[in-house]
Amino acid sequence: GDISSQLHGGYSHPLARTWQAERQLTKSMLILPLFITDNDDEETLIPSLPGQYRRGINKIVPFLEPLIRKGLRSVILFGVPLAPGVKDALGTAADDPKGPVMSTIRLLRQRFPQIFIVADVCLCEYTSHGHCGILRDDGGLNNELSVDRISDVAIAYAQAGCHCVAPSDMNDGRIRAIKLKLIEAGIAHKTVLMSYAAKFSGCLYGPFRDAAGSVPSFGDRKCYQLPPGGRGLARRAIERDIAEGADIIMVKPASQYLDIISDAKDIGRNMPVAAYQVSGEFAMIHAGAKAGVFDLKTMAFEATEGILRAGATIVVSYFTPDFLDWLEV
Ligand SMILES: NCC[C@H](CC(=O)O)[C@@H](CN)CCC(=O)O
Ligand SMILES: [Zn+2]
Repeated sequence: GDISSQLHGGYSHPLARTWQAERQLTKSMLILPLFITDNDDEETLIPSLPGQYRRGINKIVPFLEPLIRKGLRSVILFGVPLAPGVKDALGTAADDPKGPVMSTIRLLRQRFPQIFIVADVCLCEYTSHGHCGILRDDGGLNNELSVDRISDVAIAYAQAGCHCVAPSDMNDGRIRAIKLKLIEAGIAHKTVLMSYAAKFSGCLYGPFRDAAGSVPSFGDRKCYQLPPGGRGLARRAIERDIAEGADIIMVKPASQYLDIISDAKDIGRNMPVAAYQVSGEFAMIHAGAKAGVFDLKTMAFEATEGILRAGATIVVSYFTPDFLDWLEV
């Protein structure tokens, strides 16, 4: 055919194929989720999340030390209070200074000063009803009370020393409230505000909810997480959160929402876009590999390559410990 039809030459060598990718996965792009419980010496495997554990604070340092030597740069903390009677309607335990998240923030700052600490901010792990906020009498979220409480929790985590707060609640206006309170507290200049801006309701969070004990006691999250078909709604939520002061936009889940990641990069072209490869995505890849559908490592890379191709340069992934072994840099 004529010369313009010839593409094969351009990717005829492994390096030339690597060059076709705009972004390469590196260790510094990865954030490892950690589940921290209030039983200090616990280290319990989470059956639905292969290779992932719920750990007490005394098990965190020995677990992280080798990963940091391999190049781990960042963790995102999820508190899992198991002590009886801790959970209440307001999620009071969320910002308990002696609670698992704030204790771990202080420990990591002291023990591993080079690690970038992200604190997930939500109430679902601390509320008796398991929803991501404070409820109205009719069972829906009271947006005003939820935003006020969640922004208070974010400030408490930032003042405990986390480098980044990441509200995963999906209440309207929480980004603006957190930014204003960070400014009032005089710590806005040293706290990254990462918004779970486009977070969709769906079936991919099951293993996480097992791990975190954060299953809603009634109903679901369909009135505050986005409907899976809502591409325009996601664009509006991303635009809103950027306007309210988000420094990083996150899309979640990832592989089933690559168009949303692409939209986020299009709208937030001047800022980093993160994607959360959620528990269901991780468990699905493991299940597929176990069923012999594909090789685990190959699929982990292919899934993550798609997330990067769509525009993400930060990936929250349970594969992080594996990638630290699989990647050179
Ligand atoms: N704050 C909500 C937590 C939410 C799951 C849920 O909707 O219950 C995610 C954590 N930010 C789940 C993450 C995952 O499934 O890996
Ligand atoms: Zn929540």
